[in-house]
Amino acid sequence: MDYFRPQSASSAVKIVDPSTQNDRYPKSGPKDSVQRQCRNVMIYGSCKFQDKGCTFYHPPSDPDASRAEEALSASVNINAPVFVPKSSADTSSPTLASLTPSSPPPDVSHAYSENGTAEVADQMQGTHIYDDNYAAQFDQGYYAAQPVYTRAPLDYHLYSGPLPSAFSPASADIHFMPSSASIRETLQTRSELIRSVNPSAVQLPEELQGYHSLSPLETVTVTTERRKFGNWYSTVYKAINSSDGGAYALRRIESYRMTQQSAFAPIEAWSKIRHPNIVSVCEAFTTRAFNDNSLVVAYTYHPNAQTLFDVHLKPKGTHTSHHQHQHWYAPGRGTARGPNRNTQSTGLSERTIWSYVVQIASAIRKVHEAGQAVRTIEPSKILVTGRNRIRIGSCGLVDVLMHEMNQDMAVLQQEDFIRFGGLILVLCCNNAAASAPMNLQKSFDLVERAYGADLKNLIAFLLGKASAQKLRQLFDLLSSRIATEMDDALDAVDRLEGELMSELENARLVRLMAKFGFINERPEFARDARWSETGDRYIIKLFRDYVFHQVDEYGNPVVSLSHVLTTLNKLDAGTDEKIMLVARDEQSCLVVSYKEIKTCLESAFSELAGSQQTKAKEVYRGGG
Ligand SMILES: Nc1ncnc2c1ncn2[C@@H]1O[C@H](COP(=O)(O)OP(=O)(O)OP(=O)(O)O)[C@@H](O)[C@H]1O
Repeated sequence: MDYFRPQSASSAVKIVDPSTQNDRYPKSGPKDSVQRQCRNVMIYGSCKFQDKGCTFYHPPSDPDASRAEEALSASVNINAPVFVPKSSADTSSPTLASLTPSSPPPDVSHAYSENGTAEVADQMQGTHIYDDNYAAQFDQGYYAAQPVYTRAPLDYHLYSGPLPSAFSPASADIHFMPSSASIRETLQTRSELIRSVNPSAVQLPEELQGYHSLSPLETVTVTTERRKFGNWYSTVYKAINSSDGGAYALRRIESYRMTQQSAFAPIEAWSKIRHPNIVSVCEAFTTRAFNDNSLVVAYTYHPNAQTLFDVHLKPKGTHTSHHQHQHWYAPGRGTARGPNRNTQSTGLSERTIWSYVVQIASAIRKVHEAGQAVRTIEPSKILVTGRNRIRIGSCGLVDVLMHEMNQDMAVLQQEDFIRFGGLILVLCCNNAAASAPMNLQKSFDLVERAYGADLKNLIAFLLGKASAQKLRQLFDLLSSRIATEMDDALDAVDRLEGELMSELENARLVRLMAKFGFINERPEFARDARWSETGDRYIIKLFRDYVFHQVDEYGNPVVSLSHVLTTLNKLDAGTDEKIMLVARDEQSCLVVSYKEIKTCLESAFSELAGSQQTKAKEVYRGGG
């Protein structure tokens, strides 16, 4: 780690602990108190108790040595004053002096006893354990007391890592969460997709009922088959809402002519349904912006979502429409089997299937309890929005399109269960045609062989006869699976909290950088063109160089993010650690603690911020 300027050209000297530099002090000897040098001498220069019972080594005062030291510093022309900031703004970091108890327990003294621990003594260095109060207790068995470890308060500012978990290491995937590295990649991709625009976004309206920047969510070319929603041609766009700046998914139904306003009633009901396994419905409107009569329903946008069909059923490596591919496929527990192994998606694991089952069942319950029917339980309308997370999409649309048919809601709800059973069958068999009547027997056999009787019984129950109690019975069947699902969901929450923990400290570093930006190189302030270069601000400028502009021995920039993070963390904490700041011309240097630099930064920033507030008040008074 090279953070230094060439010594030859600099007047700066390395700052070291005097005890390691000065040969006058004997090296720490054996644990014999007579050999060990008295700390009062090291810290204060002398010991009041030298001839009054202190058994430690007291070196004879040597006037020649101190003269030699003075001569040395004069000969190298060291200009390293210890900086004292002009203002004494309070910093949040506790001072070591303030941590020293006013009447320390006698046991602390054992730090230097013969049979005490040198480690404890080392930890206590600098906490004035040899001050007069302590020394006053010498006669009361000071050296003989039992050791008690005094815990120093944790300087929590310097710790920001996630909590390590032996049971769920961040590098491992868990049911609802990928590894720590993948989750970052996933979130980056989503963030990028929210801003990206599909290149095929041509000839789209610039503005649509308060939405702009429309971009199709599927690549449409002249060769691709036009997508249909039932009997209607349909396209999904991502668009930005002007009022809240958020991204939404707009599903457009082409050539739809609305006959009565009441067709929108289901949308109103759906917009009140919020559930983690349902893509929320926001609003619906008709428009002529596409040069036809279109119906548009706005949904929550889930970046990088893919349909269940695309994820599990679509043959890999083909770009043709999925409707053309309906290969028969033998399922397996997490592995692909059967003739189309090389082109088809791999079979779903039983855990994933049960997870999907519980999520869809939960969504159905919410919708039925709200007096609606889902109606879109099919692979091409259910979105996979995260690891093993699914959401039923396109809700409410069928209700608008079929409004005039006035169908019985109880019948529609029973149909939900049948669609649900069909969907599980399709996913288990990895074949979109698995639920077709002529394939049913074969599909059931496959499910039983590959996944067990529980799943087969569940599908049979869902496809079986209608009952008003079906929802309750379904949840009775699922009770143990729901418990597993909840355990996994809570594990994911724990993992996410761990991830959040590691990001918690980011904001304070950004705040610091922002303050540097406000102060450094400011052209003029308070009619002083050199404001940013003088006074406390000079220290800030030198510190900025120390953090960002160091060079190695060959003059190459030292670009080390860890150096930046470490130094900024220490600055934010305002530690007592001292560093040496060197001017660019290397003619002068300052020894200054992070705490003092923090004080400078705070004072310069409040000067700027304060003047802004004063100005605002003046303007306000003038206006009033
Ligand atoms: N709310 C949404 N958020 C993000 N992406 C979505 C959303 N709704 C749909 N999509 C994406 O838009 C694309 C098109 O959706 P669509 O429902 O038309 O799927 P499809 O596979 O084309 O089905 P179909 O064959 O019935 O047209 C899919 O890739 C889907 O992932």
